[in-house]
Amino acid sequence: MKAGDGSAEAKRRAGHAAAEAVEDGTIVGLGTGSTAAYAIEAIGRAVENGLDVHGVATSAESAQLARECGIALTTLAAVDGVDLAIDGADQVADGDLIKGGGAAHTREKLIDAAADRFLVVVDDSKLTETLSWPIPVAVLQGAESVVADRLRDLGGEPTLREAERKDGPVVTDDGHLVIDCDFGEVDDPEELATALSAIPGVVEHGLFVDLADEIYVGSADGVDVLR
Ligand SMILES: O=C(CO)[C@H](O)[C@H](O)COP(=O)(O)O
Repeated sequence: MKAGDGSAEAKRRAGHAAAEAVEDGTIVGLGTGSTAAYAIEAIGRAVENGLDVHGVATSAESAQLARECGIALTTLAAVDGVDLAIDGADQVADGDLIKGGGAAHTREKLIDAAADRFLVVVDDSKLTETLSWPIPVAVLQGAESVVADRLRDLGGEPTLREAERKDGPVVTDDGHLVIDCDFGEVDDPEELATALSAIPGVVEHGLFVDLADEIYVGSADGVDVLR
């Protein structure tokens, strides 16, 4: 499940601009998705030119790309903290995000929230007035039907995410299932985030409320940084 239809050039601009914020000797959270991939590739080129960083990957996909780009990897458990994280988003409204189009939002939230500075990289198709994209909810295997009932109680329309090129549901890097839950327009993201987190069986949801420090928005004209 993927949001938006932004141009590759807009994504590239946002990713490359954010990568310039990476400083020597730092620990960098490496996001997941096509826009974050541009940032990872740019960091990799800087590493080739002598930049010394260690990456903490938010997914198997970003770990693989980081290795291909020559970025040394570490883990959250092995470091004192993360200096900077760069990650994509599926929708952005008033600084809040919906993430999880790549089913990586559990580790993404862990690492992005742990970072001293969290930079979001998106193309301008992701910006909206009010969050309304179906919210990805990672659930324990076996909990999907009871969690779906609780999501309906909250006014949502849950759909278990089906895999492509595999029979059955999507299974995340950490072995969880993903329910995409349509709540229509989310007027109070903080209230909904709290309610989702309180459901037994929910591992993590894709509402990222008040976590982003800067949002790099790529477009046909260049990059705007929203703070
Ligand atoms: O949250 C994510 C993965 O779980 C991605 O960051 C999000 O889906 C955006 O991806 P893309 O940059 O390819 O549009």
